[in-house]
Amino acid sequence: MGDAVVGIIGMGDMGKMYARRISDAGWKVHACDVPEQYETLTSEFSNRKNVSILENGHLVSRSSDWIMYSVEAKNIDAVVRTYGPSTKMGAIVGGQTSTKAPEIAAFEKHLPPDVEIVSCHSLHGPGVNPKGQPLVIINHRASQKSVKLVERILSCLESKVVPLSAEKHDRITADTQAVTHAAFLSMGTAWQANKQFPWEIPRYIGGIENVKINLTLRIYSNKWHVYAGLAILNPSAKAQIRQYAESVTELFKLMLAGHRKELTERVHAARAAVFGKQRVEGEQLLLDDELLDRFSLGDKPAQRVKNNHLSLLAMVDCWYKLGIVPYDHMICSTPLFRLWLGITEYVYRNEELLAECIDTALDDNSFRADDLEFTFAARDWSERVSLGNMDGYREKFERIQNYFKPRFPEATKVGNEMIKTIEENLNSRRSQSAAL
Ligand SMILES: NC(=O)C1=CN([C@@H]2O[C@H](COP(=O)(O)OP(=O)(O)OC[C@H]3O[C@@H](n4cnc5c(N)ncnc54)[C@H](OP(=O)(O)O)[C@@H]3O)[C@@H](O)[C@H]2O)C=CC1
Ligand SMILES: O=C(O)C(=O)Cc1ccc(O)cc1
Repeated sequence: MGDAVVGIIGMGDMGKMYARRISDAGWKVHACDVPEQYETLTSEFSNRKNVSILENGHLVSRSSDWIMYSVEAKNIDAVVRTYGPSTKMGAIVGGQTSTKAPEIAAFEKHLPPDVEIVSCHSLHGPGVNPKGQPLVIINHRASQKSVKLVERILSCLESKVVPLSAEKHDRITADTQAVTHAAFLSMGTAWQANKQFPWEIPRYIGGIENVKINLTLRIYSNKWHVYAGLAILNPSAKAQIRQYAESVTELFKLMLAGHRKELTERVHAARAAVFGKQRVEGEQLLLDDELLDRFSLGDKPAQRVKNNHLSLLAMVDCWYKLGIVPYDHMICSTPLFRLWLGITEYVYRNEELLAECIDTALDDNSFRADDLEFTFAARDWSERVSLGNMDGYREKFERIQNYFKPRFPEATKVGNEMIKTIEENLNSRRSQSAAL
């Protein structure tokens, strides 16, 4: 391919995905993880002649032309402090962490001034095909020639390149990823607190409930540091997560007090702000019933069971209060965010379904215990994030992770299938409307 050598420091799930794809495209890759992983990685990559596993980041840094740090965001400062000064003269450095503020700060602090900085962020997990997914590329301190080189290296992913500044990246991902994760983390917490496995309860099976269950399990099957980093280290994320918790609490109070008029007006005001202007006659929804019903972890009940969808009402309320129009962020969104937006849209663009949510919220007491736990959960996640409490985040995340663990293999399979099918559906919808 090219003469440039690509360095990867951190061979976890994302680092390995990059190493495989970049080396398959013909580039030479020099990679390392922590020294204890040297033997295992060497044997894992022994059949790839383009990949050389080295013992540490000094050896990678001194021999590579674009070095990508793919380590935990919470470790980025320490890792760049250690290996940054060994960077080859005139090389380019970047990172794959999900939050750019600490990454860029570490680069500015520890890299020699002759080193250029071009960072990136693939907006999807390691198990998703990168083709067509957004790939943010950040030219922080580099010549056009160097940016082109990074783009050429990453073109093998066939992703959609989105050039952004680090600040803009962090603002968008706070609006999209961080607050979406807060909702799913809270759902899992509430189910665990009520000792439920939602796929075993008829009212939680079918339609949009499938999306909630599959995505919650998907998040809990991943590593805690990915979500903690996104929420705690992103300077813009705390306010969004706090607003989500406030929206949950305020809506729940209106439900408990039976304030029909106030609740209805608030839900409708949020709908007008978030979905109102986008409505075009005959416009199709992102998701439909048949598609949603296909991906279930349990048996579908004969009749759909009503739900007040507090988690969705609070999401739209939160966007409304913060002046966020989620469609503006589609260009820089993850599959999870698109599915989450898809199910909120599904409820809010169906007059009858939204009215049913409001009625259920006010008249049906059978959800009170779930909603109470959900409200506690949203507030507690927000509190841990606001306090910057990494250990507290980890402890809670891993406790709930253990509770759901036995179902991860099946949930991952169903979740991957769901994301693939729904994404294909969205893509063909997009190309149809582009052709009109
Ligand atoms: N997983 C995802 O869905 C996505 C993650 N990201 C971001 O990508 C980055 C990597 O994530 P992911 O691959 O999932 O996480 P992993 O935990 O799988 O990978 C991180 C790797 O970096 C290693 N590491 C830590 N310190 C050093 C060091 N000093 N030298 C060499 N290697 C080191 C870790 O080793 P050890 O475990 O021993 O600490 C670990 O193997 C994160 O910043 C994450 O936010 C971005 C997009 C998607
Ligand atoms: O889609 C999501 O939000 C995920 O959970 C996967 C993920 C996690 C971290 C990232 O930086 C990008 C994607």
